[in-house]
Formats: sequence, structure tokens, C-alpha cells
Amino acid sequence: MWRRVASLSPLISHSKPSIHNQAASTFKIWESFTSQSETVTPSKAAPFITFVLGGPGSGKGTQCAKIVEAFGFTHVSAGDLLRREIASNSAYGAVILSTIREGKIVPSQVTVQLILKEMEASDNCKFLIDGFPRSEENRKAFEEVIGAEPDVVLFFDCPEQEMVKRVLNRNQGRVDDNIETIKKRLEVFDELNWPIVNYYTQRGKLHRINAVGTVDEIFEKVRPIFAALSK
Ligand SMILES: Nc1ncnc2c1ncn2[C@@H]1O[C@H](COP(=O)(O)OP(=O)(O)O)[C@@H](O)[C@H]1O
Ligand SMILES: Nc1ccn([C@@H]2O[C@H](COP(=O)(O)OP(=O)(O)O)[C@@H](O)[C@H]2O)c(=O)n1
Ligand SMILES: [Mg+2]
Repeated sequence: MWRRVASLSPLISHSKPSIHNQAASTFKIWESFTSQSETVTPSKAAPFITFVLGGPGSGKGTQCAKIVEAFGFTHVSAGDLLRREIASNSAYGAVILSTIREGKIVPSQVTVQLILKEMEASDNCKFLIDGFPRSEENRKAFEEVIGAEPDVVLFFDCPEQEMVKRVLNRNQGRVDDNIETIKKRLEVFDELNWPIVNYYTQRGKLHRINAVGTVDEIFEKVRPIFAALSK
């Protein structure tokens, strides 16, 4: 049986603009997202949440696709949601674009509200939240707005050299897949990732997976984590 955490719905009404930071006020986005979130229809089932951590190019998206196929999760990629926001010409697209180009982290309020909307729009109750949290601020904002902790946290642990090689060969036309941005992203990753890893290790939720090997070899390390849960 999939264990479920608290429903999203009570937490939406508790959403509050108390987690401001300077960057978010620059975006002036929190108020509009907050008012939107208050009109979201409460979801029917409490979600089962998996966070997927790992540096750029560690293979998060690739493994998420395999988990979706094998275990029926809904894949929510924080980066894809932000790129969709840019493509939709939203008022904040230009600022999100420059943040991504600089390899920095978009203010949590923005990302969390995009994730929340995506979860609310889904009929599924099993979610892979890919590329999130990328900072302690991300993690705390999620807890505050969604009101739930993840059930499982995957961490794809990959050497820097391998991540750089994969990103530079990714060939998806991304503005951040270049050597300048990847260097900045790796610095940001090294600075912000470890407190998150430590936090979820202490809570007994973290599965560290060596991300070197073929896609299938890595998935064979991922599969038992979910197979055990669905028994
Ligand atoms: N195990 C692997 N070995 C070699 N290349 C991989 C592996 N997993 C993914 N890739 C490739 O590396 C690139 C980055 O993978 P991706 O899943 O986008 O990583 P992330 O989402 O962590 O940035 C993609 O081009 C992908 O096809
Ligand atoms: N939680 C997140 C996730 C992504 N992002 C931004 O989006 C970029 C791309 O994220 P991604 O998850 O698609 O990147 P990959 O790890 O897949 O290469 C990051 O470098 C950040 O600039 C963010 O600000 N906050
Ligand atoms: Mg990705």
C-alpha cells in the first residue's frame, strides 16, 4: 500500500506570505500566486511525495521517466515548470530566464506555487518532484505551503566531471547547458545541496544512489525502493 501524507487542501488555506525574501519581492509575484492558490479546488487524496535530488546532469529526469513507466507516478520537474513559465510569456518569464541562465535558484515562492498548481491539477496521488528542493529555503517553503514532508527522497550522487560531460552532451537547446552556466550551477549545488541531504538522512528518508553506470543499471538500484513500498 502507498502510504499517504496529509492532504494538500487544509494547507492551501494556510498558505501565507510569511516566507518572503528579497528576491521574491523583486519578482512581486507572491501576492498573485497566493491569491491564485486560494481558489484552487482542494484535492481528493493525500499525496505520496518523492523528492528527487542530484546535481545538474546527474540523471534525475532520465530516472524519473523510468519510475513513471514502472510505478505510475506523475513527474513534476521544477525546472520544466520554470521553463514553461518562460515560454508562456508570463510577466516573470524574463526574470526566471536570467536566473536560470546565471545558474541561480529562483525564489522558492515562485517554484513552490508552480509545483502546487501542478499537483492540484493531477488526478494522481503519487508525485516525483524532480530538481526540488535545491536549497533549505526551497525545502522550508514547500513544507509551509504544501504542509507535507516527502515520503521518500532520492539523491543521485554523481561526480562533477561526469555531470559536466552529460550536460554538455544533453542537446536539448537549454540556455543553461553551457560551460559557464554549468560551472556556476555546480558551485550553487555544492553550497546548497548538502544541508538538504543531511536533513533527510537524519529523518531516515534519503536514498543515496550512485549515478554512475548505464541508465538501466541505475534504475535497478531505484526499482527496489519503490517495489518495497507498493507491496
Ligand atoms: N546513466 C547515464 N549515463 C549516461 N548518460 C546519461 C545517464 N543518465 C542520463 N544521461 C544523459 O545525461 C543527460 C542529463 O540527464 P538528465 O536526466 O537530463 O539529468 P538531470 O535531470 O539530473 O539534469 C541527458 O542527455 C541524458 O540522456
Ligand atoms: N527548485 C528549482 C529547480 C530549478 N531551478 C532553476 O532551473 C534550473 C534548471 O533546473 P533543472 O532541474 O531543469 O536542471 P537539471 O538538474 O535537470 O539540469 C536551475 O539551474 C535553476 O536555475 C530553480 O531555481 N529551483
Ligand atoms: Mg532535469
